[in-house]
Amino acid sequence: MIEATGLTKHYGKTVAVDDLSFTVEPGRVTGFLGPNGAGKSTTMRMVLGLDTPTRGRVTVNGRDYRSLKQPLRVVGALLDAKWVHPNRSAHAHLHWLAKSNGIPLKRVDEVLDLVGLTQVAKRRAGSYSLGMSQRLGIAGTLLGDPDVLLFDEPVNGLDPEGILWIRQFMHRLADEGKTVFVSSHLLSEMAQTAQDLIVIGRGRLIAQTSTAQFIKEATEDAVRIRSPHLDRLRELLGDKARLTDSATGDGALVVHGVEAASIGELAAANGITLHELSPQLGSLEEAFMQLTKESVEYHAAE
Ligand SMILES: Nc1ncnc2c1ncn2[C@@H]1O[C@H](COP(=O)(O)OP(=O)(O)OP(=O)(O)O)[C@@H](O)[C@H]1O
Repeated sequence: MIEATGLTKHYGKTVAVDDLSFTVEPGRVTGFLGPNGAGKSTTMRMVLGLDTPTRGRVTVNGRDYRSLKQPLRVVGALLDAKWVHPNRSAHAHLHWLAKSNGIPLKRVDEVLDLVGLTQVAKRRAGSYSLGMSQRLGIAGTLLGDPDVLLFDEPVNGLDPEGILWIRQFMHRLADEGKTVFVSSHLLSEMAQTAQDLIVIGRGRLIAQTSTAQFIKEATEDAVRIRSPHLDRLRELLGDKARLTDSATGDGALVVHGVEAASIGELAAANGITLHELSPQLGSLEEAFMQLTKESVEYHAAE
């Protein structure tokens, strides 16, 4: 578990983190979201004792990071996957990391296997793709089998396969009971990865909630329908709903104010064939932008 209380960081006149309090629970993937410059990296650095708070406190499993005797056994963190020496192999890198932290060397092969790098473990890390570098970085975080894992923008620049792999891997870690804290400025990605969200803007807490709740509050009920009997459906939905034609001009109907399940039941009860019945999350990104608008450091127009 990670607990921040009144966490604050000033760099000269810049307030990077401003009186931030939150809890990151074990057994879940928690997304740490905010626009560029919101203070995510600064917060993560304070969790890891790499930066000293101006005020407030953050603890990992109830302890200050700097007071941990064997930190790699408590917290694993991936802040920048490219910090590996390019001429070192994955195996040599992990070997060195394990040795300098008093971790049994047999653990190196175990973590290489966990992230699927066994076959290429002897190759120079400098020749790795970004996806492979991320896997190596993750292997490093797992060396001490820590309870708490921190990842700063782990999917940045990855292809869809790499993104999917990271997403599934994080879920696996959370299922094992670990605390998984992942920062991103991509809401749509986090909506698929994280069960809980901590949203910040200009260093301040905007929301701490489950992802499902965030989406529910952020999105208007809208359902896209396509059917060969659209006119009949329009009549049946009548005053219950607000109906608009799809802006994409594909003949779909967009229904506001009635849940997809109710529309499906209504259609079934009246023998109406549906070719599409899809709840729309399109406004999620918009809602996030709205929520964090005030707190975006540099607007595009500036
Ligand atoms: N070492 C530093 N010295 C001075 N200012 C800093 C330092 N580190 C961060 N800042 C400032 O603190 C604010 C928060 O930066 P931070 O990197 O924590 O944000 P972020 O949410 O991680 O952003 P991004 O998504 O762009 O990585 C920014 O205004 C940044 O310019």
